[in-house]
Amino acid sequence: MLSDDLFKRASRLFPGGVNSPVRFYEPYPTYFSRASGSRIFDVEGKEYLDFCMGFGVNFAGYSNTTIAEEIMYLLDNTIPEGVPTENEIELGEIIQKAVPSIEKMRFTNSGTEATMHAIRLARAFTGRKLILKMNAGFHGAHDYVLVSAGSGALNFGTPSSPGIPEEVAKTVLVGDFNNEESIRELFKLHGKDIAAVITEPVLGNLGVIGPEKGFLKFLREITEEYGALLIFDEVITGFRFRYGAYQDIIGVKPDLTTMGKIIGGGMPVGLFGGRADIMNRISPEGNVYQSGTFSANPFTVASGLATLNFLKDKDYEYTISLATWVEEKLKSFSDLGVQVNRVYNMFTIFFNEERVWNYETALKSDRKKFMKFFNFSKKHGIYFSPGQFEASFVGMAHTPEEVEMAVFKMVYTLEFDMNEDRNEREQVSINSN
Ligand SMILES: Cc1ncc(COP(=O)(O)O)c(C=O)c1O
Ligand SMILES: NCC(=O)CCC(=O)O
Repeated sequence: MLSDDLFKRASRLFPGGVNSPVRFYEPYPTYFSRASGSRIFDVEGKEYLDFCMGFGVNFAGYSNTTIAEEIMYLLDNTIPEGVPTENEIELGEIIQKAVPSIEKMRFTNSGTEATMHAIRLARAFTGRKLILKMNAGFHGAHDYVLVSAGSGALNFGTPSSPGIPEEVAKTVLVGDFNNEESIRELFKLHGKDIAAVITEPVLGNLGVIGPEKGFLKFLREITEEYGALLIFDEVITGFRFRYGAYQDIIGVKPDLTTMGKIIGGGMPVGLFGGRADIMNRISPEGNVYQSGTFSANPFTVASGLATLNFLKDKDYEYTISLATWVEEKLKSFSDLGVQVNRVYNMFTIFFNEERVWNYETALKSDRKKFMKFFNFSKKHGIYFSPGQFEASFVGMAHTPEEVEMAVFKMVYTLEFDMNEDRNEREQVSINSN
């Protein structure tokens, strides 16, 4: 079975042959059939070291037998959907303990749902309409947040999607991450109508961009000053850098937090939670409606519990040191023409001459070059998230040996595969000798 054949079949079913745009790249995406540890296997049996890891889902590694056994154990008396269970309480308690700002929570089926409900709740709680998000911040694919969005929305040239009523789009203000002035201006103009600021505390969907010193604290202060809520979207960062949230590393406490990805251990998941007085507005305790047939379904809950139990006493430093090594090694070659942005164990290789620290500098990156790098790396058996504006991840299953080999191949790709002029020059000099 070949990927181009599958692409033809898939294209008759799915727009672009895929079920999410970020999975598509020219001329057609490679189709996969299996995964184990840090590796994924395509339909032709070729093996790749994976730095995409399901866009950050599979932090504990694929086909982890300890986790699989616990899932089976937890599912032994499979409980039907649509009823409350003890396991969901246990998973909630683990998260509540690890993230103190989450006093109360609700599970959802995706990060998209989580941010949608958190935003509705913030509007209801404050009685205000406007939301302030960051340019190229990505919070899923619903109407409130597909305005100047990042990830595939930016990559495919539709950061603000058609189909969203103008009336809705107008309720979304867009500021710039790491630019206090842009946020202050918006508050000066609209402060009393802003229900919430929503941001990823570390941007992952414009590529990885960490907060400049003081920026998140500034967001906390200005939201408090104007009586708006602060929502941290930790769908990517939750349980990734430590057993808990990024907010407790930087010491900035949001009112609401959203999570997803890792906490479902590979099953569809999302969560929104935060201050009890705000969460108590959710139905049936309050009057803000939110529901879901599959919310906290037994499979997700079992998978999430097994994963968080597995990660409980794991050494997060291990993953961080491997990612640091990737960064330092690539930086030691000064003429590779790339910027390596790393925050703990996630990173992006930007094809950019300048330091990438905000929207403007990120947009100067050469997306075509990135895809060239992606394709060469794939040939060498390394799989990155397919897009300049995505994050790559080091997880618990990556080994020092395979990361070392991968870095060697990355340097080779950047030095030789990418550099056709140099290849030609060398070819000429070899031929003339
Ligand atoms: C920061 C962030 N928020 C929300 C989402 C949406 O999550 P999901 O794809 O599970 O709907 C994503 C990922 O797509 C994300 O990266
Ligand atoms: N950063 C964007 C995503 O994580 C989306 C994943 C997907 O839709 O497959």
